[in-house]
Order: sequence, then structure tokens, then C-alpha cells
Amino acid sequence: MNDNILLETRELRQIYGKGRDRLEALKGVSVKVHSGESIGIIGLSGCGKSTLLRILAGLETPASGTVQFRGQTLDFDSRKSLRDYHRKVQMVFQNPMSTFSPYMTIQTYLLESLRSFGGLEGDGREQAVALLKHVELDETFLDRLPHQLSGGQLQRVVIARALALNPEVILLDEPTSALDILTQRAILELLSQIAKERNMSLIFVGHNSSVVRLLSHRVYVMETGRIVEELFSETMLQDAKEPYTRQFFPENLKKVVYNY
Ligand SMILES: Nc1ncnc2c1ncn2[C@@H]1O[C@H](COP(=O)(O)OP(=O)(O)OP(=O)(O)O)[C@@H](O)[C@H]1O
Repeated sequence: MNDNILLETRELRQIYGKGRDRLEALKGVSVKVHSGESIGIIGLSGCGKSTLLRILAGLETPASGTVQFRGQTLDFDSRKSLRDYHRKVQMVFQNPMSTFSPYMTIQTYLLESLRSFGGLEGDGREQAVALLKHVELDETFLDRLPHQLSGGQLQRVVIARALALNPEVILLDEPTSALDILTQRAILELLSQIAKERNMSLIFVGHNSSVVRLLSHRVYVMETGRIVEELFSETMLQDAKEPYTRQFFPENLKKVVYNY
């Protein structure tokens, strides 16, 4: 499987603050994602999941360590290297509302990245309709403003925009945590299906192991800036050795899985 590695980090470290405020948020994190494979990252609040995701998204420069895409090292100081990378690796943010401007129509929002990468055809309306179709929304949404959509519909629009550049990886930071469980499940299943159809990889960060397992082939468990365990989703409940990991499988989480 080695030649099939799409995205890989080696010994990523991240440090915030100085002196007494110094915090080592990542302490040498190495992860691998194979082509078409989806991985999950779980861990307690503050363990560094979002930091890792922001670095993987090319939005933040690590203190040391590397990110490689298809064997090429991402140069965080090169705008060209970052731009090429952003074409292939797209991020979906935690709170969809915060990524929308209140006066921007859904069409304008959907087409932003196509416009910035020069991929717009005409006024782009047909492309926008096609993007909405992927997330099972119709063209009546195009001229609406964000407040005229529900949280679940907004989340679908965010995902549709991430698909616009046909990326190879989508990074998700708990994208559906603000939604009710049925809406959450529908969106996750849709995402999984899109990822499968396109042989696209998902890197999914969350607190809830049942949600992470639903989306991922493999799961990395993070504790205070380190990966402490790496497990296959299917056998995770049996294979987990670390007591820390087991915290994520209490009875109440099982209930969440089976109530779906
Ligand atoms: N820009 C920053 N400046 C200073 N400290 C930061 C910064 N970003 C994150 N941190 C700190 O780094 C640590 C890791 O934060 P991070 O957001 O990556 O954790 P997380 O696992 O994603 O948490 P959560 O699950 O609550 O979102 C935390 O202690 C956080 O306070």
C-alpha cells in the first residue's frame, strides 16, 4: 500500500506562545492517508486535532516537520506551492454560518473558489446548479441568502463548494456537530458516498467516536499533541489498547450508534 500514499505528515510540531505561555500543541505527529482512504482523528478537547487539520489544510505553518502530497513536500513559504495544494486539499469548517457573508448569495458563495482559480464558465450558474445537485439541493437555493437556509442545508452548501475544484482530499472539522442526529447522519452518508464515487479521501476530526467511525477506514487517536493509537474503524472497539482511547467508547456512545 506504500506507493499509494496520498498525504503524509512527518514529525509535525507546533508551538504557540512564548515563555510562560509557551504551548507545544503538536509534539511530532506523523500520519498517512492512502489514495481514496478516509481517516478519522479523535481526541479530547485541546489535544491538537484542529491544529493538525489547519496545518494539513495549508492554513498554518508548523514549527517543524513536513506535509507531503503525493511525495511532494508542501512549501509553506511559497504561494504557488500552497495554491497548487489548495486545489487538491479543501477544508470544510466547523460552523457553516461563520464561513458565509450575510449578503452573499448561495451562488456567489459556491463559485468563489472556481472564480479565484479561473475555472468559471460564463456566469457559472450551470456549474453552481451541478454543485448543488451533488448535495441533493435544487437550483431554487441559488439566489437565497445564508439566513434563508437551515443549518443542514448550509452544511450541504459548504460541502458543495468544497467539491467545486474536484479535490482529492476533503478535511472536515466536526462539520455536523451543530445538527440534530438524523440530519447529521444524512449528511455524513452523503459525504461518504461522494467520497467513494470520486475516490476522494476524507480526513475527519471529531470528539464522537461513533460519528468518526461512520466516515473513516482508520482512526488516529490523539492525546496532548501526540498520536497514541492507530486503529481500523471496523475493529476499533475490540482492538483499542490504550485506556485513553477506551474513554471514547462508553455505553452512551454505543447508544448513539444504534439509535441511528
Ligand atoms: N492560535 C493559537 N494560539 C495559541 N494557542 C493555540 C492556538 N490554537 C490552538 N491553541 C492551543 O493549542 C491547543 C490545541 O488546540 P486545538 O484547537 O488544536 O485542539 P482541539 O483538539 O482541536 O480542541 P477542540 O476539540 O476543543 O476543538 C489548545 O491548548 C489551544 O488552546
